[in-house]
Amino acid sequence: MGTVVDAPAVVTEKEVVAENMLGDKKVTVVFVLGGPGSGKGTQCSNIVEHFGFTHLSAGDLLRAEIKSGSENGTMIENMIKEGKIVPSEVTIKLLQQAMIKNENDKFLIDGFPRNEENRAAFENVTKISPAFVLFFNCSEEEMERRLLGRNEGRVDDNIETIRKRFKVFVESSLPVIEYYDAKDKVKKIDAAKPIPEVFEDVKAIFAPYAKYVIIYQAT
Ligand SMILES: Nc1ncnc2c1ncn2[C@@H]1O[C@H](COP(=O)(O)OP(=O)(O)O)[C@@H](O)[C@H]1O
Ligand SMILES: O=c1ccn([C@@H]2O[C@H](COP(=O)(O)OP(=O)(O)O)[C@@H](O)[C@H]2O)c(=O)[nH]1
Repeated sequence: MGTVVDAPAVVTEKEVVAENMLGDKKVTVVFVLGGPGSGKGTQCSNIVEHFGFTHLSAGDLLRAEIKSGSENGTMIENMIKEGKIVPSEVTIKLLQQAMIKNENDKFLIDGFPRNEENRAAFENVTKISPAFVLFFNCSEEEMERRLLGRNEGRVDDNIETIRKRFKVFVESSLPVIEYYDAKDKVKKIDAAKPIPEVFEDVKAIFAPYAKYVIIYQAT
């Protein structure tokens, strides 16, 4: 029979720096990065289910802001239609608010930071540096196929905007991944494989963050 006990604290010294302040709140943050359609959102749902993180998709927060009729809504919508990166202060405010509002202290920040300015501004404003960066690596051919098949009615999932998003990813977002890679913080995943296989690789990375450890006792 299995006994469920609390997982031991297995955070390494290197990762302790990730527990920074958000007001009075200490949080652990993982940035989930990768090209459009690489499977970030899909795998984040799996991580939430198995490892007790809260998923904050920067894109979803921006789309919710458009829907809420906020004064920034039109500007955000126009930028998303063009595949451009929304000004840092707008996105950072939404992420900060979401982290403060949520009781959890472990967050997956999906699709942010998208450029060096996003990254530097986030670190300056929140004083949070990520425990690590999960990077989903996938070819443009495969990502294009996935985006064209996504079928969620998104204004940016058309071939013209997709090509712009790929260009922005290569020119602006890859340097962020390189920045963290130089700090040995990037965990790169082969995202071209089928969803369950990608999650096997993701699981190995998140094992230290397991919600429970199940101990099987021989009887
Ligand atoms: N490993 C995979 N293999 C095939 N299709 C996938 C895979 N991961 C995600 N998808 C599909 O591709 C599309 C884009 O995935 P999504 O998670 O929304 O990507 P992102 O958040 O990186 O833009 C979705 O329709 C999703 O169901
Ligand atoms: O931090 C962010 C996240 C998203 N976006 C905008 O939202 C779009 C969709 O991003 P999302 O992460 O939802 O989807 P992806 O392109 O990764 O599939 C991007 O192309 C940008 O226009 C942004 O400006 N800043």
